[in-house]
Amino acid sequence: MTPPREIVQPTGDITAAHQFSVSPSTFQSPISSSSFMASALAHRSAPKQLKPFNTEDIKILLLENVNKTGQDILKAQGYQVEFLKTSLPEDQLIEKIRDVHVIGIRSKTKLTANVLREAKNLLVIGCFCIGTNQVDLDYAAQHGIAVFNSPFANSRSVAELVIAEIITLARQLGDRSNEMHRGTWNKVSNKCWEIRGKTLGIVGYGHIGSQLSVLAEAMGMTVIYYDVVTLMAIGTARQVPTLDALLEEADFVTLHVPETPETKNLISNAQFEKMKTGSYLINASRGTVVDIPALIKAMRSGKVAGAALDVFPNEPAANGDYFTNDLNQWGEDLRGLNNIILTPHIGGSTEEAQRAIGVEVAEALVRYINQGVTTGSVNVPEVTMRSLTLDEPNHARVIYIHRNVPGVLRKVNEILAEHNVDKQISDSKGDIAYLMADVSEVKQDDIKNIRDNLDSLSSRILTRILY
Ligand SMILES: NC(=O)c1ccc[n+]([C@@H]2O[C@H](COP(=O)([O-])OP(=O)(O)OC[C@H]3O[C@@H](n4cnc5c(N)ncnc54)[C@H](O)[C@@H]3O)[C@@H](O)[C@H]2O)c1
Ligand SMILES: O=C(O)CC[C@@H](O)C(=O)O
Repeated sequence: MTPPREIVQPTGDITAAHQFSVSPSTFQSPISSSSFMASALAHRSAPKQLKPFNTEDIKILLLENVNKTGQDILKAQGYQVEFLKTSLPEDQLIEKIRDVHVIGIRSKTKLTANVLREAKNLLVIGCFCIGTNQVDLDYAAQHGIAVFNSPFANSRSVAELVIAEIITLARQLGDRSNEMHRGTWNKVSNKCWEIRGKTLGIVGYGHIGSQLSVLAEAMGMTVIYYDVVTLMAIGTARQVPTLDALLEEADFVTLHVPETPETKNLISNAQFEKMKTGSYLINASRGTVVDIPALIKAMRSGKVAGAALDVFPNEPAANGDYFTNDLNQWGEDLRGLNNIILTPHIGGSTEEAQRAIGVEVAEALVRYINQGVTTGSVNVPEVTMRSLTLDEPNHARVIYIHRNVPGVLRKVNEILAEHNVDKQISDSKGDIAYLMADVSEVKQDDIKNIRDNLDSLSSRILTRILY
């Protein structure tokens, strides 16, 4: 069994907070501007901002150029925000993560068990993207670290990129453009096609796949899709029963599955064999989904007439001249192929998507830090509860993340029984459970006792008390 974590919070530790002589209602106030106080007085039942400690004690590390919208929301809370444009190699990441309560990343930063083991103060991870495969979600949950992402704010951007790529491949636009850049006029129509009437095969009919389905039909394409789940077809799209059935019928195959052990090399030699001669492959999902040496072989043989790759098994941590054989051993071979579009993982990289993701994830982080609400978390139970209000100055919110074993609720309620529990909610996900309870009329000493008693339970992973 994993030992419970001790969160070390500079002055934010509840024990330290307990030593403050201020009343909880003074201590919890996040914004001390007179306008805030005036409006709070005018609306006594406005939601109360809960804080476990002074906001400026919350340290946040944002990597990978997280959008300014997200930074601004976090800074407005008074948190200490450190911002870096790139991701960090493991040794530097470990050094930095030791100190922070929150980390914000995109797809490049690998938060493995090895890294998270050092993150003694970490409460929450924000993935400012869709994919969460870069985080060891299970390790995080087992240690009471919630993980949030943005499940669909960049879906439209990816779908639009794929539409552009379908036409670009069908018309060999990349090659023609490269030739013109080299001064060569090469006017050809051989093996250049309209996309109207062609069949698009979508593998993975989730947020992106289904959005793409709509756009492709509007362009006159026939859409078929394969998914491990039976899903409602949009428009006149048709679900096919197997991946092979899709590969045999599609003129364009596009991949929109997550990175999982099952999707590793989902498209390899056997699948290229099944594809129609002269068909096209697009991968804007994850680099591990396509066996690249097999793709190179299929393109050289003419089986595959073109490909667009936005994602790669190894991607550099920063922008620069890194797309070489040092990064991926087949890099040069790939670059030497005709009619192949290579892009640096920009499927979701539009102003619209990045701004929306910044807001969505930063707001989820603030809700979690300030109120303990886990709605939208991908690895811990989703729990929400009506906010405490300014009419309830001496209430405290108890959050107890624990192992989902028999008898815990009885023990927790024995501890809380001395107080009036206003409201309480509990839910579990696998072997992790999340309990939230609002207790009324508690004094600083009561808060310390509740925390000490909960901490002493063997089921405890993490206790937080917000007030
Ligand atoms: N290139 C980019 O910038 C970019 C941007 C966003 C997302 N992505 C990637 O795209 C992936 C898909 O995104 P989404 O939002 O559509 O995800 P989603 O979860 O909404 O949909 C994924 C679909 O794939 C299906 N699926 C899972 N395993 C499968 C398998 N083995 N075979 C067939 N179907 C399978 C699921 O049932 C689901 O319907 C993400 O996981 C992410 O890795 C890339
Ligand atoms: O912005 C990124 O780094 C990742 C984009 C995309 O792959 C996602 O998972 O949302």
